[in-house]
Amino acid sequence: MRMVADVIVVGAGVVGLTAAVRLQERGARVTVLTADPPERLVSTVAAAVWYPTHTDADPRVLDWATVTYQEFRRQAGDGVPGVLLRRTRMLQRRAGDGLPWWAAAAGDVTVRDGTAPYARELRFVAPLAEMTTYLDWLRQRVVDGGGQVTHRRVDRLDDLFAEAPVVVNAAGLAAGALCGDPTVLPIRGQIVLVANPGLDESVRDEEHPDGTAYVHPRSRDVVLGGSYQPGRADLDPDPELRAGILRRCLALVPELAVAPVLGERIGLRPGREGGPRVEAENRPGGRLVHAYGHGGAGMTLSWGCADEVCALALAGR
Ligand SMILES: Cc1cc2nc3c(=O)[nH]c(=O)nc-3n(C[C@H](O)[C@H](O)[C@H](O)COP(=O)(O)OP(=O)(O)OC[C@H]3O[C@@H](n4cnc5c(N)ncnc54)[C@H](O)[C@@H]3O)c2cc1C
Repeated sequence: MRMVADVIVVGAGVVGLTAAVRLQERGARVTVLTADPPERLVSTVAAAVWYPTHTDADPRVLDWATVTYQEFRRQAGDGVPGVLLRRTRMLQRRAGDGLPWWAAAAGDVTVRDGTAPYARELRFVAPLAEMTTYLDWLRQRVVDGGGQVTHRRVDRLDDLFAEAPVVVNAAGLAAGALCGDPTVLPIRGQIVLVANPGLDESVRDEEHPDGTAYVHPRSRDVVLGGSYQPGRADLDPDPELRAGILRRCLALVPELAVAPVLGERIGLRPGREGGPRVEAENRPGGRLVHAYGHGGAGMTLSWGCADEVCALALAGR
């Protein structure tokens, strides 16, 4: 069969599409395959606020987070659809020594004294992506760059070497089964959407004893969260979780009391023991580049990982 692409990217979530865009910028002919329509992806469910949730203080993660932070700030300045910047107050119950490891990636982070029960608060600007709009924009970029985004389920990654010499495994939660990695696991998340009563500042309490609490105003609604449930894979709304999210978020931002509830969303984060896997593997038919296991930080690490995927995929070209 004639090779019609230089690279096939399996996955049209935020990880696959950002990689596809970077590959095209380097001159590669790219085809993206997706088993699911956009509305079914966890990338669409995501609150999609820059913050390296549940990631380790690993230099690679810091590097990916830094590159992504800078890219989203640039895109916000350029008016890319769906990209917003939010002043953020991160409330901390314990006054640590100095700034957390990820602060080096987040531009200007300042510390203020907190009011009980908070010991202090960190203030910084966080990019946020309204993912329905943003994923549309990414898909369009791939198409405008001469690529294709095709609805097709892949059973075996190695079969794709008949169509392209390089394959990127960006299949999210399904990536582990596709390449035999048993350490991939679902991490269930539930969020509540309410009308925006005029808020423009994000507030988060990652150390709340009843579960994380975050309030992220978008252009038309506000995302309230959250839940982080490793190993739980059902997509049924959990009324107890929803009540807890509303209770914690209203305590954080009392103005939300008048905001009508618009709905809720549930998604399965693609978790992985040891964190994201971004590495290349030489297979008998070609080069396989893995890019999966981003857990609760796929948006936060996306552009940094995309650069690395691109370098691995095109090495030696
Ligand atoms: C409630 C919630 C809130 C979140 N908030 C944030 C946040 O604030 N910040 C942040 O950074 N992250 C957040 N996340 C995490 C984020 O959603 C994920 O890390 C990210 O979306 C993972 O992207 P992905 O591209 O790897 O996976 P996905 O979006 O799942 O995309 C996987 C792609 O692979 C395709 N695929 C799978 N199997 C096959 C196959 N066999 N053949 C072909 N295609 C296949 C799918 O169809 C899809 O196109 C949140 C998640 C949840 C659930």
